[in-house]
Amino acid sequence: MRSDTIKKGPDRAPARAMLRATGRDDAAMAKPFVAIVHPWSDVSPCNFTLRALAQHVRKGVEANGGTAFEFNTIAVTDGISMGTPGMRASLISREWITDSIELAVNGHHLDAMVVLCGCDKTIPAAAMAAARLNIPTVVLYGGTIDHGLHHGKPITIQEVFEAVGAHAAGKIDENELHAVEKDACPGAGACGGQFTANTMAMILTALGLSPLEVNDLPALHQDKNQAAFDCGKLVMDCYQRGFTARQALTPAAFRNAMRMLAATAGSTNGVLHLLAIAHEAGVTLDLADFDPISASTPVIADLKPGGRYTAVELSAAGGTARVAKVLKDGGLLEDHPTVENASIFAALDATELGEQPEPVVHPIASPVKPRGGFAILSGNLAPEGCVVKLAGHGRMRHEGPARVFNGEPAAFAALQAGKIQAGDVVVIRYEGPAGAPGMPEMLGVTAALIGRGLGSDVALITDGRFSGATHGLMVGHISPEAARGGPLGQLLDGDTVIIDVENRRLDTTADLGPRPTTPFNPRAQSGVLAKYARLVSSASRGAITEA
Ligand SMILES: CC(C)(O)[C@@H](O)C(=O)O
Repeated sequence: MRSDTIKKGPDRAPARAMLRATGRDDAAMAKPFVAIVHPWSDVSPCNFTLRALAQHVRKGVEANGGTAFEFNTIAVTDGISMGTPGMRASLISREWITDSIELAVNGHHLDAMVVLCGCDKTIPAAAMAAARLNIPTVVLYGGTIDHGLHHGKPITIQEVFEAVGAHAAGKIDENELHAVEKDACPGAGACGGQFTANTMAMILTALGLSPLEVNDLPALHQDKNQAAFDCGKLVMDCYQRGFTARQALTPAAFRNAMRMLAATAGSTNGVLHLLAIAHEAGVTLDLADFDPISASTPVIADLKPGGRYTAVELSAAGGTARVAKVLKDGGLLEDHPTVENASIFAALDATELGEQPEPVVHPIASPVKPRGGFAILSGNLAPEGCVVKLAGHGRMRHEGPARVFNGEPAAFAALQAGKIQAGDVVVIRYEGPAGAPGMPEMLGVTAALIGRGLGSDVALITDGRFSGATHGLMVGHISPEAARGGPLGQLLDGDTVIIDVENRRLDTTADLGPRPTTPFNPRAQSGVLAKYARLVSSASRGAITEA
């Protein structure tokens, strides 16, 4: 056992003395030590249930021969930080959560772990830690929030962000904005569309780090506690089999995860996070690898932000298993081992799915959209590539004058003041991993564009990133970023920008060659943001941090 390093032999008496003080006796110390890690926080509805859920995992571990040790890590809640300087902390937290898990698990030589996760960055961090530590690991997602009901219609946090734009444009009054705010989030759970958390939870299952079906259970579902117990049991089974995280994290698993991302028109953050997880797992994955997969995968799930349904309806319709089965039957999925089964195909075959109450998942033959929910572009504005979101619209080309903003707040203020016109290309730069720093999501701006009614006429390009709730013709992750000398820094107001999805190009007709870059002063001089700005890589590499 790894944990023998801290607990076996005469020299380890001091460590054992300390463990006894926490209630572990000789019998407990003879068993494998299993970490139960969770980012519980009552700032965040996404993580609100995790501490209680962890107790069920603990029971599952202890009933199956393990000694459980619980510790917590942090979370930054995007939906709360959005549009403020606090949003810079979000992506950064992914690295720090991963590192904190590594430090606590390795610091105590623990043998296996169950990681619970909820809000966006806690999910890739769980997978990154699993890949980095390569010990037997099961990851359990706390689950989606239920949708709210507003005037009898299901709504999510997406509609609140869009209502802000509608309110600024005078389309709704303050009372209506307040009513949307009150109706949108009825209880605990992570944001309810195929936004980042639900996208990443599905990716965990596709990667084989979570068993089928558990992540789809909404946060307040009656079966969630049993699922948590079962995950505790499962990690002991993985431990007995010697099944470690990297045995699940094969190249085929990553290809499946990219398919599921494309097939559900999920969050473009999935691209960033898969690159980072692959890096930790030692699997070669490049930004360019995503494009052919998305191009050859139809969107088969009719989910918000582009579609009609939320994760609650998807769960009732069979969830990830149904999406995976349709892809498998269409020859678009590959077999690989998972935490629960030597073959994900066998696990899918063993899963009974009834009729869908609502037509959330379509057959391959009549998809929601013939191609996947994103594409990878490059061009003279993005020599190292970028990601365009294709959820919920059919726009494949836009040509228009640049409206350049050195940061998100200036763009948001111009939009709310009615200064963005149909046809414009909103350019938001110096919001990349190093520039912002922390590559914030731009949901405030993208949702306000939709709410204002400009969603079909304006395009947006940025070296920042998008929320899972963003839809419309939005291009993010532009690499290299402006703060690291990327050509976005040379654009001027009025330059023509061309987004050409068919040809996978993002260009300007302006002659950038002789032009200087607009001067940029690093925003963070000290603390964690400054440290991160020095260490972080390009978005085209998943914004991983390197020593
Ligand atoms: C919806 C939020 C808050 O923007 C985020 O959770 C995401 O999906 O990226």
